[in-house]
This record gives sequence, structure tokens and C-alpha cells, in this order.
Amino acid sequence: MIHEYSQQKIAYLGPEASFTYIAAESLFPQEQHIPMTTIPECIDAVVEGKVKYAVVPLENALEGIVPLTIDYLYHEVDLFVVGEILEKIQQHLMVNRVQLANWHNVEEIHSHSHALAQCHKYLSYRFSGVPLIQSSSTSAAAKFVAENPDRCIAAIGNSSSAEKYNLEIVEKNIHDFHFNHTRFFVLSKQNSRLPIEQSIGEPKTTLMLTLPSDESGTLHQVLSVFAWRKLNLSKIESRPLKTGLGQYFFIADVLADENHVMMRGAFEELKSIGVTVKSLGTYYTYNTPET
Ligand SMILES: O=C(O)C(=O)C[C@]1(C(=O)O)C=C[C@@H](O)C=C1
Repeated sequence: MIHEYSQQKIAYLGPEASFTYIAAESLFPQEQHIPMTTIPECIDAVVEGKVKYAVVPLENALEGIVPLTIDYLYHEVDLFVVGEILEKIQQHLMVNRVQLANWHNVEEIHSHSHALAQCHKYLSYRFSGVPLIQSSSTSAAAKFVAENPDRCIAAIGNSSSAEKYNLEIVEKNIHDFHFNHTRFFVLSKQNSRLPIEQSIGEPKTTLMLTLPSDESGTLHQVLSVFAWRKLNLSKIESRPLKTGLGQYFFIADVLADENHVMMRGAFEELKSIGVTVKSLGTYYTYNTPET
């Protein structure tokens, strides 16, 4: 019997050659990559069943969390994380080849807000006063520069964008700190794990914790639930609940499987102290080739 391979659809923050595209392409080289304009559009595509998975940025080593991703997962949808991709981020300054001779005098610099922030020191030293224009992604910025050859403008992004949109890199590695990596989530409707080998490290579980309001010592209690069970938290961070000042939920990454007996016990104990626990599932980490 002949089995026909049918490609799965993977939504990503486009257009092609964004950092998110590189992450999606590295983990799903055989699948069909569907570009979206915003992170919520990527996430909604999974909810609506238009794609199997979405790849979205979650956290950058220099700039921290991507609030839109985590807030949308908490407030708007019920999805699971089935994998995590780590990617090395190198930012370059690029211009249209038509403007190559004028690049020192660029009138605007376009990029994603995270990318602009990762190059803050460089930009204020070399291009003080030049307007920084936010785009929906680094590759969208590169595409914009390619489509406007008569304007003396630059984009910040990766070398794939320069290649894809036929731009010239005029300054390489302009990010302010050498160790620049971004974490991406692979999201799915099913609480499962990706059937892909070559993962690195231990299984990780991401939890969203909502504490009972205004009770002293609750966060301390929450931390001790994990501490005495020797459950290692690799991250804990708060985000506003959007119900008023001083009200937060917490995102915690635990280096353990959610089905482990210690984790089950932790969930029970958290419930008993009034904490609402939403698990986004247990998943493994994958590296992009150059990470
Ligand atoms: O703009 C892109 O290329 C993206 O994939 C988005 C994004 C982000 O949201 O942080 C991803 C990685 C980099 O940190 C910069 C931008």
C-alpha cells in the first residue's frame, strides 16, 4: 500500500525569513509554513483548526518575555505547549542596494520592537535622533525596505532576511550583548509531545498560577510547595491580571513532567491553598542548527 504523505500546516510570525520562520523551519522542515501578520493570528489559527501547530516567540535573553504571547495564552485561548525551540539571535543592519552609498545617512530604521531594543546601545551611539519605526517582524521591516528603493531607510534583522529580500548588510552583529537567544513555543490543541527526536535537556512544564487575592505569604507558600518536593523552577515571572493595579498571575517553568507523582502532589497542595493552576503541558526543548 502506498501512503501519501500529507504536509501539516505550521503558522508562524511572517513574512518568510523572520526569526520565527527560522525556528519553525528548523523543527518542521517538511511541513507547510503559513505566514501570519501577528502573534494572536498565529495562535487563533491553531484554535480554529486552520493549522496543526503555531510557532510563536516567548522570551528573549536580552529583552525578557514577549507579553503578547503569554497574555494571549492566559486570557484568550486554551492551548498547550508541545515543544520549545531555542534560537541564537544575531541582528544586522541592512539597506536597499540602491541606497548603499548613503547608508550612513539613513532617515529611518525599521524593525520589530524587540529587535530595536536589542540594539539600543548601538542605535543611540551610531544613529542618535534617527526615527526608529516598529514593524510587525524583522522580516516585514526587510521587505518594506526592499519595496521602497527610493527611500534612504534601513532594517534590522537576520541574514536570511537580507538574502530573501535582496538587501545589503552594512553592519553585522549590532545587538548590544553577545548572548542573545530567543525561546519559541510550539502550540497545539492537544496536550501531547512532539514526535521529534534530538531534543535537549529535561522535560519542562509551564504553569500559569492565579493566587487568591490579598492574602499575605501566599507566594511564599507557592514556592515552598515546589521547594520541599525538590521540583526545580527554571523561571517564575508575574504578569498583570488586567483587573486592577497590583493584581497579577504567575508563569512558572518547572523542570519536571506534569504526570510525575511529585507534580501531581504539588497541584493538589496548590489547590488546597486556593491557587488556580493551569498547566500548558510538558514539553522538550529543541535547538535551531546554529544555536
Ligand atoms: O521579528 C521577528 O523576526 C520575530 O520572529 C519576532 C522576534 C520577537 O518577537 O522577539 C523574535 C526573535 C527576536 O528576538 C526578534 C523578534
